[in-house]
Amino acid sequence: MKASRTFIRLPPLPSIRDLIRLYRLRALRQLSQNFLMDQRLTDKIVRSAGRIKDGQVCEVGPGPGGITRSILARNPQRVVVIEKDRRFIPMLENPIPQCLHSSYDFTNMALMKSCSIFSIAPFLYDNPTGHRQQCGDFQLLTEATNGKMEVIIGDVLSFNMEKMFPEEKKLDWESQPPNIHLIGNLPFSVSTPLIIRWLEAICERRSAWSYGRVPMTLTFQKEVAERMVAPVTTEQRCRLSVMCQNWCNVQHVFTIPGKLFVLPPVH
Ligand SMILES: C[S@@+](CC[C@H](N)C(=O)[O-])C[C@H]1O[C@@H](n2cnc3c(N)ncnc32)[C@H](O)[C@@H]1O
Repeated sequence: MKASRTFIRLPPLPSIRDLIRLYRLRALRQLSQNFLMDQRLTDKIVRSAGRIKDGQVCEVGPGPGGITRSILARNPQRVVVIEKDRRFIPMLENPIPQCLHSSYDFTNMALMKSCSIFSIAPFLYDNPTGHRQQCGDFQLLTEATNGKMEVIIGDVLSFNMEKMFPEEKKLDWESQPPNIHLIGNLPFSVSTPLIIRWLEAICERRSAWSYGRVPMTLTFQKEVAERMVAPVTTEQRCRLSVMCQNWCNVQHVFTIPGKLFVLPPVH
């Protein structure tokens, strides 16, 4: 039997920067949108999630799809992306637009503060409690990349991943983590409430964690990141540090310089 390759070459695609320009996309400040355009960085983020080849990946907030491309290049079995903003659908489904417009001016780009990328893996031992949450509303829109990728338009904060992955991927909590990964560069206003909801789901072994100890690779604002890993007796130690460290092995993997976030101007 022929071994499957770890990396695949995606068909030639326009750069994320060109796509944003071609689709005339403006970042929405109310969704705190900013984009990572540097493929070396998106590759590094995905690499820090560990081995995803042949695995199931859920990316939250794909936006124009920079991280998504890096995920797909590592040859996972399936990628599901959850995006709140419908404007990204054509870019995610069909990265080659029908008609090309190139009138957008990128000279006035604003920069974000630096942030940190985190690897968070649920602990082996915990204290699950009972109740389950309702499924979030979602609409499965289409398949792309030969059925490997699915785009779901919805709000990740109310999304239940209980049925998202194949049953056969489920592993006992006490065994190795399943080959299922949650990856995302979400707005900071969303990532903190989301991690609190996900910690609750981890504690109750529901949603994605009904499949076992599913790891997360997420970005957080640097100050939040420092609190998440803060050891006892340090100044940053707070309720968030205790919650994260109680349920998960939290690692600060690296810091993304603010200049690598691109926020095109809003008109
Ligand atoms: C910071 S941007 C990152 C985009 C892209 N992943 C990147 O790194 O270039 C965050 C993305 O998350 C989406 N988003 C914001 N809130 C969301 C939510 N509650 N549920 C799902 N997606 C959300 C935004 O529309 C945006 O596309």
